[in-house]
Parts: sequence; structure tokens; C-alpha cells
Amino acid sequence: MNALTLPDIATQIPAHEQALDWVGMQGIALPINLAGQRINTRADVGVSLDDGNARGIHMSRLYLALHALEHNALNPATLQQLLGEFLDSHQGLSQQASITLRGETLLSRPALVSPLAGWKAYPFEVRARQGSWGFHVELQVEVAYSSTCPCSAALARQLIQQRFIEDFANQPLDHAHLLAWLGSPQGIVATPHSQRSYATLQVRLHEDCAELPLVELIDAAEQALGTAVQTAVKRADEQAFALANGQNLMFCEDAARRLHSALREQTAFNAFHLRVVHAESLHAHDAVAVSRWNWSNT
Ligand SMILES: Nc1nc2c(ncn2[C@@H]2O[C@H](COP(=O)(O)OP(=O)(O)OP(=O)(O)O)[C@@H](O)[C@H]2O)c(=O)[nH]1
Repeated sequence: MNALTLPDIATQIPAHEQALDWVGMQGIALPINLAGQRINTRADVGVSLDDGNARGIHMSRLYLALHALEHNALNPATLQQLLGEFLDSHQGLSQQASITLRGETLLSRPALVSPLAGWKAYPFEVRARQGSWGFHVELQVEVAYSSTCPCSAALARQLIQQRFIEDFANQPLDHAHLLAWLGSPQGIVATPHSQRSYATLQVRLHEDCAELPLVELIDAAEQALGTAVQTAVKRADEQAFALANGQNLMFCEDAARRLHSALREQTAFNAFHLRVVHAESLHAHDAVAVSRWNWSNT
């Protein structure tokens, strides 16, 4: 059979006239270039099917256009060009186009004290949409950190005070004795609970943004929290981490407020949504806080 004679179902009239909000493909494997790295991603791409009398979109056209991202650096301009090609190849059918890329970037992170470093993985998503309202890009990233409960810390301190009263009642304070007591498990009789915690940050990029500020977003979040999870750790690093946790006691509300204020300082974003999850070790459930600024789901 000759290619010219191949049946083209997409050109047929559908049984029911109906426009569709989104039609496309999900989970396409695609290597991209972002922040100087080659990253394996999964792509969801699609367009609206505004012509209710068209049977289907042309998926192969979206799939083939997508591969431009394999060779170019991923940035707002390359995304806008791609969505423009999606729409150009669907003239008369579609007025909206979108792409979501999901991947994981690896960043080398130095130890807190020792001259060591290791890799940390940050799951991210890039979402771009083109429609009658214009073009916009959103960036999402997940950042892991440690949170020590401030209530638990205060309760532990009180127990330590009570033990001090009991152990040093009716005796003069001896410096060496007190120092030894402070360094013993019977002195520090209680410890606060800490948990591995996650912040999911979604930001909408300002129109003037020429790059995808993924690393900048991660750095700003980790700096605001002060207790990013570590990579290579020797005892000196662990001690510095214990100090960082003690100096940054956080309820989930505290973490959300810190991140909110750090994101408000960034000029590259014109809207954001953030969610923090503290995977409680006190409870079998999570403590969660959400905050947003200018954020809508359009
Ligand atoms: N629209 C649509 N296509 C599908 C679906 N599942 C698989 N496909 C296939 O996607 C393939 C590509 O479709 P098109 O892009 O229209 O391919 P084509 O007609 O060869 O390409 P053009 O000449 O550019 O239109 C076809 O073989 C379809 O059968 C589906 O659910 N919807």
C-alpha cells in the first residue's frame, strides 16, 4: 500500500460534535538541557480541540516538534516557540497549547563544615501554557529539609531544668560537675523531635524572565529554611546540623512563612503557591501548611 492511500481517521467527522479542553500525550521520554545539565524528563504535551467537528488532533506533529527541546537549552523562549509550533500545526483546530516536563535535577552540595560534598536530587516540573490570555511559564520544585518542633524543644528544655533542680538541689554549683552533667545523657534528659520535611514551591515566572531560575529557587528556599538535608556528613557536619536545627525551630506554619517571605523578595516571580509537609515523628500523620500570592489556577 502506498503512503498516499493510508486512511486518516483524524480528518473524519466525529459521532458527537464536541470541543475538548485538552488532548495530547502524557509521559513522553525526553532528555532536555537545563541549568547546564542533561536531564531525563517525562513530557505531557497537548492542545485544546476547539473544533468540535474534528475527529482528532495530530499527535505526531506535537511529538515531533517536541524534540527541538532535545537540542536547545530549556528556557521560556524555547518553550514559547514550541507551543507556537503546536498551534501552527493545528490551525483551525486549537487555540491553546501546553507542555509539562517532569524531571529531577542533581546538585552538588557542600558539607556544612568538612571539605566534602555530595549530590542531592530535586524533583521539578516546568509547565508552559499558550492561550488567548498569552503565554506563561511555571516552575515547581521540591526541597527537603529538617524541622525540629519548637514546642517539643521547649518541653524538653523544661525537663532538663527539672532534672537540674533535682540533681543540684541544696548543693553549691561546681563548674566542673555542672559541665560534666551538661555533657551526660542524664543532664540532657529529653530531646525534641525532628522530622524530614518537604516544601513544594510553584512559581509563575515574570514575563521578562529569560531563564528558568531553578537553582536560584532551590537556593533561596534552602537559605530561608536554614536546615536543608545534607549529603556527605562527618561528625563535625552533624554537629553543625544539630546547631542549625536548634537555631531554626519550626512548626510547619513557620516554615511556610519563611518561604513566603523569601519568595516575595524574588523579582523573577509574579505569583507563587507553596506547600510544606512535616512528616511528623510525634504523630502518624503530617503537619501541612499552604500559602500563596497572586496565585490562580488559570
Ligand atoms: N488523534 C489521535 N491520534 C492517536 C490516538 N492514539 C493513537 N493515535 C495515532 O497517532 C498517529 C499520528 O496521528 P497524526 O499526527 O494525525 O498522523 P499523520 O496523519 O500521519 O500526520 P499528519 O499528516 O501530520 O496529519 C496516528 O497513527 C494515530 O492513530 C488518539 O487517541 N487520538
